[in-house]
Amino acid sequence: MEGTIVIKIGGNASNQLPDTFFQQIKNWWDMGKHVLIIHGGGPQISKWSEMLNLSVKKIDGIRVTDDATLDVTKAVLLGMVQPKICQYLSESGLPVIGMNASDNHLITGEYLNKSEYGEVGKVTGINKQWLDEVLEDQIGVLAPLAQTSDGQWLNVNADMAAAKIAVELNAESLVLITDVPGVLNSGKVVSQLTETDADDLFKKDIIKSGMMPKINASFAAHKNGVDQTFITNDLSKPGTHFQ
Ligand SMILES: Nc1ncnc2c1ncn2[C@@H]1O[C@H](COP(=O)(O)OP(=O)(O)O)[C@@H](O)[C@H]1O
Ligand SMILES: CC(=O)N[C@@H](CCC(=O)OP(=O)(O)O)C(=O)O
Repeated sequence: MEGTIVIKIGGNASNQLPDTFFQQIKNWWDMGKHVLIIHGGGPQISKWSEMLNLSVKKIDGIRVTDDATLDVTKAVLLGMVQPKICQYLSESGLPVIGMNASDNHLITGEYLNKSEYGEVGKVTGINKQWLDEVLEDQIGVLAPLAQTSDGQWLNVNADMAAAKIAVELNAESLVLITDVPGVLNSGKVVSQLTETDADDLFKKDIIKSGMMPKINASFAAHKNGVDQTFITNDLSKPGTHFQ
């Protein structure tokens, strides 16, 4: 849909959203933009997993997810993180709706690599017609989970989910909001990133852990038609843009 902006909020960032975040969403809303927020919750899932004595393991920023961890992931994302973000947006006077994969077959997915990651998936499709309708008059808030065609829930990295959904929605922008001001190299924000530069930073181990899926997701979205793709910790600051 024309004028759609997809914003991904990382789990850490969701606990410390600045006033400028809500101000910018309001500005976009007043301009007639359609806004979909995909939220993470990785630190919260890790915290609750540890409290329940479940092992916490990530490979290149992707959580290895067994059945018990999947239950914790669903409970934390849909029971804690999402309602909090919806509450903040409602308190800012914005119309908001929280959604998940099972709403009208909203997000379908398939396993990423079951033997390596367990119950982890990638998004393969969305119910675009319904989502476009919802976003006509509300700001959507969506958790990064998917369901297979036979109803199995899958945990999806939120950056990868946001990128794929932005492409499927023909979004004009994808913003990844995290806890750092952009991709950092020697303490400075890299303002424009090409794939060649990113490969170099991967090889030098400057881009690692949670930043890896963000970079891959950002290039995937940009190459597939999302014009403006960037990473920042503050919507009023430029961060890192992808070329
Ligand atoms: N080159 C880099 N520049 C900035 N952050 C990086 C870089 N490489 C790794 N990181 C790490 O990536 C983290 C952001 O990823 P993550 O913790 O998964 O955030 P989120 O919860 O927002 O998805 C940063 O806090 C930082 O520790
Ligand atoms: C498969 C996978 O890694 N899923 C992520 C989903 C949440 C997420 O991505 O949260 P952040 O954006 O806060 O990191 C996880 O379990 O942590």
